[in-house]
Amino acid sequence: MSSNKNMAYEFNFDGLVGPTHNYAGLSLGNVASTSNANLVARPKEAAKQGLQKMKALHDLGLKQGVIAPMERPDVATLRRLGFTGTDAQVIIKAAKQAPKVLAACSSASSMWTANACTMAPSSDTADEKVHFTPANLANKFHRSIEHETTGRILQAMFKDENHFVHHPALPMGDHFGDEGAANHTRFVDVNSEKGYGKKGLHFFVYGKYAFDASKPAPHKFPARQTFEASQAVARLHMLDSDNVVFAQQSPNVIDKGVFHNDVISVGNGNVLFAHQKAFLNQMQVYTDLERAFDGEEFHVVEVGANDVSVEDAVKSYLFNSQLVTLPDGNMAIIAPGECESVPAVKEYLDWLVEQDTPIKEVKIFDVKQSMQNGGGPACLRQRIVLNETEVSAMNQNVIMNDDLFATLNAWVEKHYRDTLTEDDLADPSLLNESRMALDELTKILNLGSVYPFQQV
Ligand SMILES: NCCC[C@H](NC(=O)CCC(=O)O)C(=O)O
Repeated sequence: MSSNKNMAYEFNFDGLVGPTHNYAGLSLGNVASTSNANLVARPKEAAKQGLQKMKALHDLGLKQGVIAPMERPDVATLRRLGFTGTDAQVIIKAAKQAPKVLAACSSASSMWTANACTMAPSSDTADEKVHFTPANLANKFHRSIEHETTGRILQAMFKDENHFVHHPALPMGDHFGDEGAANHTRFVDVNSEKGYGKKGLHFFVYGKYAFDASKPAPHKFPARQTFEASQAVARLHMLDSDNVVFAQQSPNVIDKGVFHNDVISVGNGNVLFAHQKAFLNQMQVYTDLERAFDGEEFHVVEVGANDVSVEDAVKSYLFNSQLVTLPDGNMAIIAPGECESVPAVKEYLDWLVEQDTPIKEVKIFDVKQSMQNGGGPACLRQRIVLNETEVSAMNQNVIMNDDLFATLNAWVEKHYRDTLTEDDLADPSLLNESRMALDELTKILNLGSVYPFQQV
């Protein structure tokens, strides 16, 4: 039944930062989030920093797309929590009675689209369709309210049922805590004829076992992803078990602030770039990957703890870089500006590009507004592999190009505030501003009515 499978590409779909971007200290275990609580946020600057990164990757010749943000404050959730009256009254009451709950319902956290879902390309699935499972993000209340709208947005982007399968998020609760692609990497021999369209190897990393208390787990901070959740996603996506490797993150590094695997390792093509302390049974993980990888050579570029400490990795977000294959076949690291200000990391990167590895270049981006909430370049993107037929079948308005970049910049300029504090969240006009912006955005991106306020 396989149609003539054509060339496939890896897209980076970045989250557009929403108009309510703020610092509310909502994520225990995420050091930047808790230590920058109450900082004055700059939503307009945040959204523009994100757009600059998208445009730059597009200019490098990479495929780039954009994912729309959520409607925030989330009035529907506030109503479920007992706040009543008009939408404005709901916000005013919540601000007075439960300001922290209002802040949680106002977070622009959907910008980190690495956590939006896990996807599997049609080359890897038994039914030869592209599969998506939105992440339930069960561990953090402010993120657990994202998945329904995320699912609607993904369906509005990838509608054609002949090619795209959309699963609901896994059941809520700690046992099936799922954080999406922040804990999932697909390796593939990009030098093969089919490029990203060759059958790939799915690497699922979890923080703990939910149904086996005898297994090691972190003590101080939560493990957000469970083994059972990763297994469920692999099942839903109909992956061949020969093409799947599961690995447990080191509980010690979770306790040092590594709340997702993409804070301590990143992979692309035939390369795993990882810190020496990333995994439990690290050597076994390398052996499993090397054995399961279908291709000429699998490279592990390991960063020693003596060169870069776990603390410096968390501070700089070295591993939250994007590792991309440029059109000339070389790989580049798309790193956050903070990598330049942590001396050990800067020194390491200067040294790395001189070595005989596939990684030849480092490109630095300023995403500081997102970084201050614990989101680096890799958190801001969801990787989606599509062949040419699937690219033609998807919503074309979400693909980045010079026109869309200009349109979205003007849209941000028109609708976003320069600054936002937690106190500003009590202002009901923020909701109206946000809805007006999103209503316009759904037209720009041709999404239809994906937001609750558009469905009444
Ligand atoms: N992949 C990066 C995710 C960062 C995100 N931060 C936040 O939600 C912080 C929001 C705040 O504290 O205002 C998180 O921890 O899930």
